Amino acid sequence: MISFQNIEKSFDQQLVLKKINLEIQKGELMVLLGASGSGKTTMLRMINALEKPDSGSIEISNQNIGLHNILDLRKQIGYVIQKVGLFPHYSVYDNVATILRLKAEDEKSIKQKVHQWLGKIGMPASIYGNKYPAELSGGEAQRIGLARALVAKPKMILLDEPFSALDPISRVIIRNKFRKIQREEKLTAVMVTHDVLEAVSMADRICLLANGEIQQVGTPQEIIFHPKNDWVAKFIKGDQFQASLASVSLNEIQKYIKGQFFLEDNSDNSVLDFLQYSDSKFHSIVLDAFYNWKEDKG
Ligand SMILES: Nc1ncnc2c1ncn2[C@@H]1O[C@H](COP(=O)(O)OP(=O)(O)OP(=O)(O)O)[C@@H](O)[C@H]1O
Repeated sequence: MISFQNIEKSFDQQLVLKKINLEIQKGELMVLLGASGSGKTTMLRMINALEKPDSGSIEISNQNIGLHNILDLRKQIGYVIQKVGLFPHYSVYDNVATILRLKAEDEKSIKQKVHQWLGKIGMPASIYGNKYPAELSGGEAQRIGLARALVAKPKMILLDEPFSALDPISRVIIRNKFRKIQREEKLTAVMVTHDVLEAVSMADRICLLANGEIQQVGTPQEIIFHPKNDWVAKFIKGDQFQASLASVSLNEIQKYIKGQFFLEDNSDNSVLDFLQYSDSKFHSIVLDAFYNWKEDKG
């Protein structure tokens, strides 16, 4: 669906992407993961032609991006960034309707679609439709941003740290909502994050970048259990992962572990011991399972 072929890119003498080759399949959620400055956003922005490679080519649906009409291409691609960019003087309804109106759809079909998508993201039009962005929480605004990107039925969606400014609970709720919709719609999605936990709990596959080079591409399980090199192993186990762990509510993890594992002593302390004496590989499995469990519970 999306193919990076020998992509190189420099900004002012700085080589930011080095011979990048990556295939993103139709309907998969590929996460671009890496530390700050590793080139993730630059790669993402190449997909909707906001950045041009110096050499190499990008193909979308087997056609070189240069041969696509850029405006038509962008109409097929939803783009969600950390700062949602809702129009402040438009109501929630009008924000979500914007792209459909640009496509000159009739108001009856617009109404049906806007209501459908506000419902899907858990913000019914009857309650939220007439509100303005300033009246929404960060998490609600982010969900409206998603609905606005999805209502036009894009073939692909690009997400750049879309959930990172949210509190941990909203983040988990929105991640799960998005993942469910992305699977149902069989949407090809590319998401940038530096949060290992977010990557392992959401991705079909992860592309791990360091200094503009791909270190490994694989499923979360492959990356956790079969790191290709020391750098990958360190990144997965290291500070990045511990920082991600810290963002999850301990209470929620405790509840989950108590429900799933039969600990001899059912106190919070035994849960803490349990986590403390297990290694980070184990944490990730527990947390992965935790998110699935939370998603099943709705
Ligand atoms: N327009 C630009 N002009 C000059 N340098 C740039 C430009 N865009 C990106 N860079 C540089 O390219 C490198 C990679 O940037 P990029 O935004 O792709 O990294 P990233 O992995 O997404 O980082 P972060 O997680 O901090 O957003 C950085 O060193 C950045 O300073």
